[in-house]
Amino acid sequence: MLFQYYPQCFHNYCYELNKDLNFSAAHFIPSSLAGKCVNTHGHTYIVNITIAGNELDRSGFLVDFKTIKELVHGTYDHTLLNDQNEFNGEFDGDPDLFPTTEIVAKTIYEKLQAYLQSLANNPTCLQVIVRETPTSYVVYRPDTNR
Ligand SMILES: Nc1nc2c(c(=O)[nH]1)N=C([C@H](O)[C@H](O)COP(=O)(O)OP(=O)(O)OP(=O)(O)O)CN2
Ligand SMILES: [Zn+2]
Repeated sequence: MLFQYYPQCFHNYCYELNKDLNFSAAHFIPSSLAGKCVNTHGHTYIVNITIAGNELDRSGFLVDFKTIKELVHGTYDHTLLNDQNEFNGEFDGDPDLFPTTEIVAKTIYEKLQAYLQSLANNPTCLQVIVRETPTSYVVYRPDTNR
């Protein structure tokens, strides 16, 4: 896959899994400060997900790569992100609901982490990287200081 740059997460888990995936989606930023991004336009989002843990499941998986893809690509591919509940911010409303690269990365993290917490082998998501354009990407890591 293009654009393989992976900032490392330092941790003490035995296993670290990385999944690359992409999805095509449209969005607009509903803010008077967003310049041309206020207009609907599209991207091929390129995503890298890092998951870690100490125990494997009965398949010998930390988590099934296919499930990770289904949760992200299956939700967002060929959609208008602003139509999703998690991004349906009002114009100049709550910026935490705008489909910026930052909020897309955080939302993917939250979606994956909710799924991982349902698994008996207890994997955890350490990092989500979302690349929106060839020159722009965001790394999201959960705040472990809280
Ligand atoms: N911090 C953020 N800044 C911007 C975001 C964002 O999500 N977070 N989004 C946009 C636009 O949606 C746009 O799609 C991407 O902008 P940009 O990287 O500026 O795109 P260009 O191709 O024009 O950038 P070049 O530097 O010319 O390659 C804007 N800002
Ligand atoms: Zn954009």
